[in-house]
Amino acid sequence: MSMDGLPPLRAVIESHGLQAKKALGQNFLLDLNLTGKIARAAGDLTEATVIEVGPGPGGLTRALLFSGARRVIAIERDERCLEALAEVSNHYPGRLEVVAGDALKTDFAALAGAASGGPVKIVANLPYNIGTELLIRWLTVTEWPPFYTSMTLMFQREVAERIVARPGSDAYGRLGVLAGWRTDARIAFDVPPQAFTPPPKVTSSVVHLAPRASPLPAEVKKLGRVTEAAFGQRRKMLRQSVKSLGGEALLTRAGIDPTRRAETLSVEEFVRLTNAV
Ligand SMILES: C[S@@+](CC[C@H](N)C(=O)[O-])C[C@H]1O[C@@H](n2cnc3c(N)ncnc32)[C@H](O)[C@@H]1O
Repeated sequence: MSMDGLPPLRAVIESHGLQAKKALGQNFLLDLNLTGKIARAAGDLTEATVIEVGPGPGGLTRALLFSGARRVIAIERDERCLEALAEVSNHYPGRLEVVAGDALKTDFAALAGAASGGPVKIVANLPYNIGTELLIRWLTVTEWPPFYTSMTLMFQREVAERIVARPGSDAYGRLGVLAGWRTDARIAFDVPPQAFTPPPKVTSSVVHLAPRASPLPAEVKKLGRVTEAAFGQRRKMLRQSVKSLGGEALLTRAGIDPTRRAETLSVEEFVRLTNAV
């Protein structure tokens, strides 16, 4: 038995035949000390409903529940994992709801809305193939403050660096502008490849994002268009890269030197540019 009274994860994986599938981005965490550390990075969970994407055999799910999460709603696409997750659910009666389905087709705001009271926190060891897309969806929700009070997410280190990137760095791009605009994002800690089964090729990082109470006002779709154009040609001067949106005249209206490049603009300047479109 593990410290939570459930069988060790290796035994769970063996008894349910859960060999990892690459196509589903399956790199499992089997060490409850590490999954406990991720749960702690999400802060106090005792009043919280946690939304977890991709529980797999349930390593992180178990840590969240063991850490005292009031409730966990976990969305898993791989039906092979459902039996193992049902065992976790039985061990913590009334606290784990497993949704069998595709996170990309899930209405997270509706899920959160159905959760009765308390903060909603998103915590996940995300499948790498859909991690960035999910994060962008969560960062660009129309309603602000959003349905969640924090996000604690595992990414490849290179993606984590893009999320927390500041102007002037090579990693700074659309993701850094969106994350910096709406959240306070930081890398909590790195996780080496050998912590996963099977090990991925690269180091991973856990990123913690806390929504800003009042981000600078901007229309999210427009900001998306501006950053797409600006970083689409990141080596070019802005007067060239944002030509289709108004070029030099637009930049002058926003008070931004048209000879600058996208990677030098602060989030505040991107917002100004957006509002001038
Ligand atoms: C990196 S593994 C993490 C597993 C587990 N949480 C852990 O930490 O050991 C990603 C998980 O996401 C699941 N997954 C992949 N694509 C998904 C999707 N579109 N919707 C929901 N779950 C998905 C995979 O089946 C897998 O269980």
